[in-house]
Amino acid sequence: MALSCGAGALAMGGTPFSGHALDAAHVQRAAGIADKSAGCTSPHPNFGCVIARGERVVGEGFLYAQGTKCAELQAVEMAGGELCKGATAYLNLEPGDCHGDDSALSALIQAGVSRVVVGLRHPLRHFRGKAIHSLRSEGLLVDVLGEDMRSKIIEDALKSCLVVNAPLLYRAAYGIPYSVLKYAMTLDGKIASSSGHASWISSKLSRQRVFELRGRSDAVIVGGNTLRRDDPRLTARHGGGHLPIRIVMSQSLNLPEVANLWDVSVAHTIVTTQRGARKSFQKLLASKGVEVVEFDILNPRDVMEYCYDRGYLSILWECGGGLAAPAIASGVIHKVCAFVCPKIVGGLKAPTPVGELGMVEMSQALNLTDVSFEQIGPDMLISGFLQPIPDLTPVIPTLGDTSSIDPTLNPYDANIIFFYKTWDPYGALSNFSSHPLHMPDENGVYITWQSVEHYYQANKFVGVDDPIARACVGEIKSTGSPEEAARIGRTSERQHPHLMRADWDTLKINVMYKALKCKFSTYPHLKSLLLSTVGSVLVEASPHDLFWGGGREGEGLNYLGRLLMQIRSEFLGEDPPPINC
Ligand SMILES: NC(=O)C1=CN([C@@H]2O[C@H](COP(=O)(O)OP(=O)(O)OC[C@H]3O[C@@H](n4cnc5c(N)ncnc54)[C@H](OP(=O)(O)O)[C@@H]3O)[C@@H](O)[C@H]2O)C=CC1
Ligand SMILES: Nc1c(N[C@@H]2O[C@H](COP(=O)(O)O)[C@@H](O)[C@H]2O)[nH]c(=O)[nH]c1=O
Repeated sequence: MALSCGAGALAMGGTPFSGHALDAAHVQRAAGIADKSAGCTSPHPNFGCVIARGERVVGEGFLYAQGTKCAELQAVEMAGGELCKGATAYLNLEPGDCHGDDSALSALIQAGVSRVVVGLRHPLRHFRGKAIHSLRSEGLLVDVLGEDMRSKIIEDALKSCLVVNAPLLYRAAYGIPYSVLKYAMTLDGKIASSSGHASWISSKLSRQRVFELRGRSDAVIVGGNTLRRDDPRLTARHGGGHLPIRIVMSQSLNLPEVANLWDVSVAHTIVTTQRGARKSFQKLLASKGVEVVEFDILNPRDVMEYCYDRGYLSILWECGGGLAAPAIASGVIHKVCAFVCPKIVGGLKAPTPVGELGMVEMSQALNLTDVSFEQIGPDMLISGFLQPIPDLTPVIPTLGDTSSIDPTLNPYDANIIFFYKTWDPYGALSNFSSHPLHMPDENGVYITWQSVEHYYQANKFVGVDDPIARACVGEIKSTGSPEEAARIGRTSERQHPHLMRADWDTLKINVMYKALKCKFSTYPHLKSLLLSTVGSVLVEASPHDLFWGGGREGEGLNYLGRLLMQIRSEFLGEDPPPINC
């Protein structure tokens, strides 16, 4: 429910809220607006903030993507100065003070908010409790749902906070991304006719909903047979917005040479397969820009662990029963969304949504929880959880648990420090950390780039005399999010390789060096972080980037780690090791 005039009364139908009911309603509203950016914030959480005086909502906002204005600041700005004084701020999730970015907390403190109600503590251990502690030490009253407030209404509000960040919670608890298995079946339980034909079982309205589900996911998975049979596109055809990566799991790699998923100008495609399978076909895929990742034994759990390493939060499985069964059996599926359609197709051999699970008695059946039913046109969408959303709130940390760097990681014991995602310990070493840089352009004019990633991606096209190249640089410059900058740069590279700077391969290390040197010279706390790693080898733990990262098994060249170590040596006044050693 968006506010158009900057203020709104929450109670409907003239019944005023009070006490817990009022707090619960405002927190639910914060969770509701946080959900507006689902899919766009990934791999970061969905944050919403509502500022209220009693029932009256005076300001609200949600985080669009990492690097964009935080929800709390938007809410404060919407409310304006006076209305915030003595007001209560409602947050669905505790802010994660990433690498010294305290804009969320300082917005609330400086605006004079006197009380903060937090739905959930941050699920990541090194953030959990830190912002709550800071707010309390500034004299604000902080209430956490389920800890400082308990009742049935509060439980419901807490549930909304869990649901809106379910992908992050599953990821944090289980070390794999959140997975939803979605399928459309006839009333007699078939996902295709006996010939394998499946388009379409569900109605147009239901398929629109599938596009939304895809838009909320980091990746969509199908098996090799679905690719052979359906030649799917797996895009979210809602114009603009987030497009998931497409993943195919195929053991045989017996796949067609021409397929919609091989058109990577639309979205990136990864084919996962068995080590050594059809090497010549792997080469063909690579020549089309499709990434091939080999596994010793291809199975859903290993693929999910790989997706976790790549930083994915949520996966939509759109496979048939042959792959859905091992995915369920190996415990990687958390939620099921079944579109049940009023059609009967029959056929003893017609495929069904889930293959062999080895169960012999009905008592062995898996029971879904939190089941919901929604009618969509003529179809019924039945959804439920196979594994409950993990609530991490009961794990209250000690203060020592909340240092910004994982206390279990001593750089002097661990000879190698791996870094990759910004929220991890040492995440500030990542190019995606939101630290703006002021760098001169080719004419010596200083320009602000929101992160190293922005500067690096834009430089692929800087100075190229072409309107598309200029538009790409402009788009990267104006986006707040490093993920978005990377997406624009990589998509433009795939779609217009001829527009890239001709000498890019020889230039790129120097471009990266300049941006990193600027970043670590500009921010003293980042320089200290880098210097604190002395004695350790720095490795960017990217499983897929074999140039800048270290790769899955150390096969990557790790140029990012090498540049950081070079800059570290320069700060220490040492002779840096040659970068090509
Ligand atoms: N109505 C709906 O919602 C949907 C309907 N369908 C329909 O279902 C049918 C396809 O079903 P199905 O063959 O089950 O689907 P999938 O192709 O999605 O899954 C099976 C395939 O997955 C690959 N695979 C990779 N790893 C494994 C593993 N560890 N265990 C098992 N398989 C693995 C294999 O590919 P490979 O053989 O290449 O090695 C295997 O053939 C088609 O008719 C399609 O139209 C499909 C999706 C959704
Ligand atoms: N047949 C069927 C579905 N099938 C799924 O959708 C994929 C096709 O996606 P796309 O090519 O992007 O339209 C297909 O391969 C399979 O995974 N989905 C549904 O919601 N309803 C349907 O009736």
